[in-house]
Amino acid sequence: MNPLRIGARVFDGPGPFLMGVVNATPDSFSDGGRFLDPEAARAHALRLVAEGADLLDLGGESTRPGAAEVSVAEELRRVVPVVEAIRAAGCTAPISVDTRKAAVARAALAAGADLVNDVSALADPAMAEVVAATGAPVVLMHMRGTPADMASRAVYADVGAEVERELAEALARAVRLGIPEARVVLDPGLGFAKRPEHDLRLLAELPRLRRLGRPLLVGPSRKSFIGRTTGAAVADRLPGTLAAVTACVLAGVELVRVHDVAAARQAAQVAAAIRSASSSAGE
Ligand SMILES: Nc1nc2ncc(COP(=O)(O)OP(=O)(O)O)nc2c(=O)[nH]1
Repeated sequence: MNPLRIGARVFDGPGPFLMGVVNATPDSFSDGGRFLDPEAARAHALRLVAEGADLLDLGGESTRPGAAEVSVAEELRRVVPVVEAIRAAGCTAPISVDTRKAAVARAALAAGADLVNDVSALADPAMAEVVAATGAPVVLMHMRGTPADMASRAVYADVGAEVERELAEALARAVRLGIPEARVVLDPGLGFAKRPEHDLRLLAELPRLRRLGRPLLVGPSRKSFIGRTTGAAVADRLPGTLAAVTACVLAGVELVRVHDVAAARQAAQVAAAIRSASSSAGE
C-alpha cells in the first residue's frame, strides 16, 4: 500500500491492518448495547488494541438495514466522550470515527480521532470541507440510499462492475471537493444495499476493486452473507468471518474491519504468510 498516514502512524506495506470495531450504540446489529456506556466503550477499545488492533473504528449510530437516523446531539454524546477517554488512558492507536455527519466528524477529530469513516461517502454537504480542512484521511464506502431504504436498492446487473464504477465516481467527487486522492480509502460496503450473493461476488472480485488504485477497507465481520451461507446466527459467525478475512488478505486488502480482533489477527497472519509464499513461489 502506498504509505497512508492515519494519526501518528504511517500504514505502509501490504498489510493487513486490523480495524477493531467499537459500537457506542444501543442497537448495533451484533453487539448493540454492550458499549453504549462510555466506560465500557473505553475498556473495549483498550482491549481491542491489546489484542492487536492496528486502529479503532468508533461509531455512535447503527447503520444496519432499516436503522433510524440518530440526532447529531445524541451521536456527539455517544462518541466524543469515548474518544476523549481513550486518549486520556494514554492510548495512541489511530481512531476512526464511523459517522455520516460532518458535525460529529469535526468534533471527534478535535477530540483526538484521526480518520473519518463515512459509510455515505460524503453525503453530508459539509463533510468534504471538514475532511479537507483537517487533513484527515477518509474512508468512502459504497452504499446506495440510506440504511433506512438501502435494502430496496440492492439491484445490480453486475455488482462488481457497478460498485467499481460508483466507487471511482465517489473518489473523483471527493477530489473535486478538495480531498487529495492520497488521503482516500475505498470500501465496497458489504451488506449496504447488497444482498448476500452480492457480498460473496464482491469478495470474489476484490482484485478488481484494487484497480481503483486506493487502499481498500473491507468489513465482513458477522454479516448476513455469512448467515445466509451457513445458517449461523449472528453470535456464531466467527468462523465464517475468519474465512472472509482470509479471502480479503489473500486478495491484498490492506484494512479489514472486525469485531473479534484476536481471532482475526491469527487468521490474517496465516493468510498473509500464504500470500507471501505464493508470491515467492512465482519467483
Ligand atoms: N467502512 C465501513 N464502515 C462500516 N460501518 C458499520 C458496519 C456495520 O457493522 P457494525 O458497525 O458492527 O453494525 P452497526 O452498523 O449495526 O453498528 N460496516 C461497515 C463496513 O463494512 N465498512
